[in-house]
Amino acid sequence: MTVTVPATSANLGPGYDSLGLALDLRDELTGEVLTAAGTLEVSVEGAGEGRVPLDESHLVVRSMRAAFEIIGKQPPGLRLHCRNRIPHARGLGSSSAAIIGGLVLARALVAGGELILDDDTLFQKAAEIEGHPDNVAPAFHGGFTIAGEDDGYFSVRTSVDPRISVVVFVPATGVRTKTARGLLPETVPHADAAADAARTALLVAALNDAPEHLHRATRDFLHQEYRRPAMPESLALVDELRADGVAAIVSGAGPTVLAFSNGVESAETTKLTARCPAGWTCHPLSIDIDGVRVL
Ligand SMILES: Nc1ncnc2c1ncn2[C@@H]1O[C@H](COP(=O)(O)OP(=O)(O)OP(=O)(O)O)[C@@H](O)[C@H]1O
Ligand SMILES: N[C@@H](CCO)C(=O)O
Repeated sequence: MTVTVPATSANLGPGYDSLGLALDLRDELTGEVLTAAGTLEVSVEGAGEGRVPLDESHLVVRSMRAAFEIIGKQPPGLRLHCRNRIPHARGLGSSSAAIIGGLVLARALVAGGELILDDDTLFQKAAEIEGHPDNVAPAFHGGFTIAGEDDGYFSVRTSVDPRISVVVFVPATGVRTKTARGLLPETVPHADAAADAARTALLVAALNDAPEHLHRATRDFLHQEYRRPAMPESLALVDELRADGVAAIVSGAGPTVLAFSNGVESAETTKLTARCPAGWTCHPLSIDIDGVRVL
């Protein structure tokens, strides 16, 4: 079985640990059940090649094992091949893609697997493995999602204006999400929380059907500034783009910078890509509306 799963951008500025957007850049995972008991063959091409482990600790394998455990059937042996296009530790949801991809792949490999591991159970397990739901929600559903934690995790997919696309500026080196989360304070001033709530609410409207509000709506008060020491060049690019009226943010936990645009082939997108800093890579991307797909 083969599944493909999209990159995602979380937070989108003020929507810390809640808002997420699926992007048209996909990892492809192919899994096969082997009859030889105890066999595990993992191969990786593209992002993470030569760096991620090729044993039971590989994130896709761990996620597949979690799914098999819920379903109650571990296969005798397993072969996994990953074709990775989502860069790792850049704020583009590589870990969520690995988790959602692994859970869905395992479910597809077991006849009737979706009867036991239904969509909600799968989403809960994915958010539990990741630790927060904002990337796994769009990786699973596609499009623009609002997620959070209550009695378990919840997620709602809402519409995204078809005029909207993005440009991502990806630095050569990454920052681990764990490191970026470690820079956040325990508490924030009430005034910042209130300002952030207003922008988050506006951002939902802006992404739904009012992109003219995106610049104001993407101003964050909860995390980007605290993370500046770990990614000064990214914050400098955000500042520079915003000063020129571009709705730019740090993607997820960074250090990728995401700028909203109006179509992958538009003049605005061409102008934005010309601003890619030396040594970084830049991708104009459409919004993915499919989420994870079993081929
Ligand atoms: N496809 C994959 N296969 C195996 N391991 C992966 C894969 N994707 C991510 N990982 C593991 O997760 C780590 C990156 O996760 P991390 O949460 O730090 O960043 P991210 O998911 O790319 O960014 P963000 O969560 O900010 O969007 C990698 O260094 C690797 O250990
Ligand atoms: N909301 C998360 C996204 C990265 O996984 C963060 O900013 O830490």
